[in-house]
Amino acid sequence: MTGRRAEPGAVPPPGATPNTALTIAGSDSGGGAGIQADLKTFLACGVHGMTALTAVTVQNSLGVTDFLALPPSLVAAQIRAVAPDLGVGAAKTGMLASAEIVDTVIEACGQASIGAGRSTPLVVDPVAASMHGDSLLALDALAAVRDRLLPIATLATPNLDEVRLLTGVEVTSRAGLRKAAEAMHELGPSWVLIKAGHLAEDPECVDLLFDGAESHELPGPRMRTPHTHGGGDTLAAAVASALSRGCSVPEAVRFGKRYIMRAVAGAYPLGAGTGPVSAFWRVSDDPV
Ligand SMILES: Nc1ncnc2c1ncn2[C@@H]1O[C@H](COP(=O)(O)OP(=O)(O)OP(=O)(O)O)[C@@H](O)[C@H]1O
Ligand SMILES: Cc1ncc(COP(=O)(O)O)c(N)n1
Repeated sequence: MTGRRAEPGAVPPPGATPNTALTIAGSDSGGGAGIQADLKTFLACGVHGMTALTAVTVQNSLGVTDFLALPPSLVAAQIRAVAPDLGVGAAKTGMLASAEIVDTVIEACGQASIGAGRSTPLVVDPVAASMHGDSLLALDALAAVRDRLLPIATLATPNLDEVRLLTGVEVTSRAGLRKAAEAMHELGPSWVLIKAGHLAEDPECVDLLFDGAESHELPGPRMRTPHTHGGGDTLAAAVASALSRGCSVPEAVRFGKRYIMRAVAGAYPLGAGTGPVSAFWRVSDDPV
């Protein structure tokens, strides 16, 4: 980890080397999710973002119509290129596409000392499908994520669909979040953040952080917007940004929750379908 700043989110002074974060994820041609969301979030959080691209998706506000997974060796090479040279303060995974990519990423993370109990914390967002239901992960890759990737995660950030796919636990109300967190924690991550965005009937959006013993609620209002594309990526990237600056997991998750609430509050319509959460709220309106 490179240095520590008390205020996660502060812009680094001109010329100062910022903290760094790496996203290992797919590209969203529509710019709302995937590495595009992650890079916007890293910038907005004052962190230098780096990417290991796993797949190219053909995607817009209506969904994903196609994708091409990159060769696993190329994914690993990207991680190996940036880790020793630029330094990785924190890493996050998103769309990993195939079991081969999952296993190669695990190996490359080990070599780069990325993962729970190692020098660089790892946030695993176990992305299985887009918000429109399009698959972003091969069926056999789900087992690789569950059995081999989650055990090296510092923090796992599943949504409720991913909880069901990975553990079989069905959550239909806020009361079920703790059981989901316990089932997810049994899969091996040090911390679990269960995202409650899909509990549409709940007037609030209360995510749950769990370390295997204690759970902490992350409260927030549920905003009346359909435009939440990229919300999960944005939250995980904001958490990774705070981790890269030396925050503890609870501090980083609280920062991430504050960040995503502002991003959802500013979400905007774009295209005929679902618009993205916003990174603009962090952009200065000083004229160039
Ligand atoms: N309408 C909303 N109002 C406020 N916060 C929301 C809303 N929808 C989602 N969130 C928050 O956004 C974050 C992402 O939650 P969600 O459960 O939607 O994850 P996700 O399904 O992985 O996201 P996505 O698929 O949209 O990228 C969580 O912190 C959640 O509480
Ligand atoms: C490349 C990529 N990564 C992740 C998502 C998930 O985001 P969402 O659930 O908002 O569709 C996505 N659609 N595309």
